[in-house]
Amino acid sequence: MNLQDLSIFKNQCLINGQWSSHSELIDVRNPADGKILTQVPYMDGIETRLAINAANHALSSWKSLTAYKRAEILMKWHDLVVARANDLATIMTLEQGKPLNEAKGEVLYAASYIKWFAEEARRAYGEIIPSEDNTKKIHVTKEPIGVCAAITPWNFPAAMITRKVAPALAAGCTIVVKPAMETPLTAFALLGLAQDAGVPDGVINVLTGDAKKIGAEMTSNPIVRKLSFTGSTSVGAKLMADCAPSIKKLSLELGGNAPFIVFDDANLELAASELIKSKFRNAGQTCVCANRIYIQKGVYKQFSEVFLEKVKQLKVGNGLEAGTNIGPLIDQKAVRKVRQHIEDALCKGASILIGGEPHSNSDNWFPPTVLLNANQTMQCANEETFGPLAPLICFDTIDAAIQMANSTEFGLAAYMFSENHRTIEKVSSRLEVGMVGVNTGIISTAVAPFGGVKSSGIGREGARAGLDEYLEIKYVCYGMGLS
Ligand SMILES: NC(=O)c1ccc[n+]([C@@H]2O[C@H](COP(=O)([O-])OP(=O)(O)OC[C@H]3O[C@@H](n4cnc5c(N)ncnc54)[C@H](O)[C@@H]3O)[C@@H](O)[C@H]2O)c1
Ligand SMILES: O=C[C@H](O)CS(=O)(=O)O
Repeated sequence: MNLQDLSIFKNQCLINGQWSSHSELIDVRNPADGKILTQVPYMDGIETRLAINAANHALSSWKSLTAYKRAEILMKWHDLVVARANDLATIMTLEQGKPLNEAKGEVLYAASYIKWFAEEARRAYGEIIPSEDNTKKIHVTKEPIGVCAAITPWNFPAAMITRKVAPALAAGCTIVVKPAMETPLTAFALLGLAQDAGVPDGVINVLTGDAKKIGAEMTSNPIVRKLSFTGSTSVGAKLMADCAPSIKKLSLELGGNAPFIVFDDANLELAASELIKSKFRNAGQTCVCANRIYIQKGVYKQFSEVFLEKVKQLKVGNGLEAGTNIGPLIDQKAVRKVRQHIEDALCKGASILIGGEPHSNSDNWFPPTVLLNANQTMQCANEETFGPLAPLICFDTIDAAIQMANSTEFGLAAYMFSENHRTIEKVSSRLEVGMVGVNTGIISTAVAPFGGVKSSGIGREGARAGLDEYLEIKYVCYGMGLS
């Protein structure tokens, strides 16, 4: 592995400050060539319980630090992540496949969550409320919820971790993290830097292994008071049910299926450029990427032509190679899903404008593909494709566009392009989603509340809201004796 400092590379789990292996190991492969990068521990419920106990043991002293001290340690972590961004990006591209410039961007995005919550740590304000009875004083404070658990996906292996760990630590909580088996090395490297920054033993624990057994311990152990999950809706629903008996606080960042709506009065050059960014970031393996593209009939042909010229410029290749825009998908299962959505669409009347055929039948690349004459009956309009597929669907009226956009179970992100402020106001207010991009295809930032509605999840990450996810409100009523 071509790293500037090999010490950042770790392939062991972190429990109570100790990096440890296991009798069972599992391969970590490079999706670009299938080669084994290393092996990591395949742990289960037993080690998960040890990690939860370590987090519980570390809780009292961590939450007793002042918010300023916690913030100071978080900022040291932030500075180390930024200083090692190139090595972290290399590790991420090797295990996840995204182009190096995207990986570097994600590392800096991940670091921005650490900085944001280092600052927010000092603003966990309570309040004193005027009492209706002068024998009472009403004080409200915010306290850390306690031991937390986090389960994260492979598509953004750095940002999805700091979006949970940073607010948890800022609030005074401790945490046990289970990253995806496809991308554990980014997690180990990132959280190893937290240890270097002075995060005490047991405050952060990270383990890899049997997802079901690790998840079963996290959801059933009463010491865990909060679960934060990012991943598919189906897994999120199961974890939610498994947390019910112990009444845990939940954050669920789940699946998406973003509509991308281009109206007749849109700036077509802008809309096409923003669609390239939204659709093909991480080869389309992004929860907020444009999944279905609705174009008003007056500009359908013209927009398709403008968009096609931009798609032709995209370079498919190894993420480590300069100039690569689209790396490999994570695995063959992902490739099969894209092919399935294309075949289904062709059977239902769509045609291929560009792409359509996988790079080969053995590797994980898939070329950027655009479909003409797509419609609402197709799988690609109702399911998350999670690949470089852009189905172009024609619509007539504003109301028709809103109805189609709201027609799926998902409600994470949506995008609309119009130069008419009445259209913008009407459509953005009626879209059933947690986040709307108006005349932009990139909306993700640590300062804004990230999250969705319906089957896309519960709660928000980032912004002020992100800290509240790790805090509990305590109301203290002071009796002042007889009036
Ligand atoms: N809303 C968001 O912010 C957001 C961000 C990124 C990804 N996602 C979603 O995640 C999905 C893609 O990621 P994925 O394929 O890794 O999702 P996934 O649900 O298959 O896996 C996510 C995590 O859950 C773990 N997991 C799987 N089954 C489990 C179980 N039974 N018990 C405990 N843990 C279990 C996995 O090991 C992984 O760590 C997409 O649907 C995407 O939209 C959402
Ligand atoms: O997959 C969706 C993640 O949330 C990535 S990002 O926050 O949109 O960059």
